[in-house]
Amino acid sequence: MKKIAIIAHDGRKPEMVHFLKENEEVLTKVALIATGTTGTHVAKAGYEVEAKLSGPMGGDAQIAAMAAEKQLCAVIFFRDPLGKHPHEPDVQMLMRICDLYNIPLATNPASAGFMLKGMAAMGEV
Ligand SMILES: O=C(CO)COP(=O)(O)O
Repeated sequence: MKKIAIIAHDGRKPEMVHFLKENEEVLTKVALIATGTTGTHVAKAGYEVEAKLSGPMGGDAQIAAMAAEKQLCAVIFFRDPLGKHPHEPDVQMLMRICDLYNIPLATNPASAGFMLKGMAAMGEV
């Protein structure tokens, strides 16, 4: 089963939960990986999810490691552009790793929606 990572900063978690509901058809066909608190929300929304550490505690770094090892087919990361984050270097590192290995990365619901539709249309998920 293909693996997709999903992460949301606190200010974007409600949008992330809404996104999960809107994209159930595709997202139930993949294995979801999430950072800690995001994972709790994903599970509450009814999905099976492998939760890593919370973002500030190294969860973004764990997901970046999976991306570097080519274990992920996409990363959905709803970042809060208005928030300050103590682990900003980890956030930058995750996005850099996605660029380095050409892993699809969507940082807002609009682009994530297009990304999933594109992947489904191409038979990727
Ligand atoms: O901080 C995050 C991403 O940088 C998200 O972490 P949580 O899912 O643990 O809130």
